[in-house]
Amino acid sequence: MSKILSQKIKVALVQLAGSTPDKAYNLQRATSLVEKAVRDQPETKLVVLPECFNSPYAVDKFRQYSEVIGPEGESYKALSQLAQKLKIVLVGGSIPELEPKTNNVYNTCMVFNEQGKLIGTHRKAHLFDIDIPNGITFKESDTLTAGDKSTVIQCEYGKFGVGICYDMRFPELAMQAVRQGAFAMVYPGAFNTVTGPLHWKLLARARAVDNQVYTLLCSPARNTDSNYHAYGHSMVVNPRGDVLVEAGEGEEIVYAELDPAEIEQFRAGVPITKQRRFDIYPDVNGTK
Ligand SMILES: NC(=O)CC(=O)C(=O)O
Repeated sequence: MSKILSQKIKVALVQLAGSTPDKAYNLQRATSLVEKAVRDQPETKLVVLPECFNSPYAVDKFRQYSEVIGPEGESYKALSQLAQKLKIVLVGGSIPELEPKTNNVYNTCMVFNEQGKLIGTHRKAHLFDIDIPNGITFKESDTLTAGDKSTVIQCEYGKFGVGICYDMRFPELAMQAVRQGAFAMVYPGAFNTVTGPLHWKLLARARAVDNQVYTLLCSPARNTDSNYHAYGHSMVVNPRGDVLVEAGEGEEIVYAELDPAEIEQFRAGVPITKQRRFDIYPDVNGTK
């Protein structure tokens, strides 16, 4: 049986102090921290950046900062070159994407491989439209369009699913990626100081445990000068639900090792992946 993760891999989450109004600064900062991540731990194979790392996380700013995705795009170029130079898989957080045919703006993650090739994109599928009295109101759908597909990326080490932030609240997205053979769910995200303490870790552990995979959540660092205060606490959770590493609130790089044996052993001991009863929950579209 082939392994869903071909070897142990070291991953790095770059909890960046980007997302400022200065896009050039954000890109330059992202570049230097991704370089630092690999310089400090040269065996790192996969690096993750946060949601909206090169623009403010603000509904009225997404269009202004948006880019067409393609080799001419500023962020595309920077991330592609970085992945190629450092020989890493780079999950490029997310950027506001302008789709020129429709003029729609999406919140989109680009993923590059070790050759600098774009190997997949994910458009945030569940937009962050919430209203918590005395807490936080945010309505991405005022200016963003939701993506219309789930995303599984094939890289050198196997497959992983990608969701963006609010997407992690939807177990179905993770579940179907894992049923396609994903070894991890990777979520660039930007929870805030209201919802972060409530649900960030809970959801990271829940998605890991209900699918017996790794979850990787990468947040921006908290910046109290901005209108949106990101929670921070980037983390990696293993298939048993243990938090392997957790950042604080400031700018930080955290690392973890993903081990195929952890997935296999835990799945062998608690074999829920083979025990599902799609016959009694027919509204779930089971493939196994
Ligand atoms: N920012 C998001 O998309 C999601 C979030 O903050 C939350 O779900 O809480």
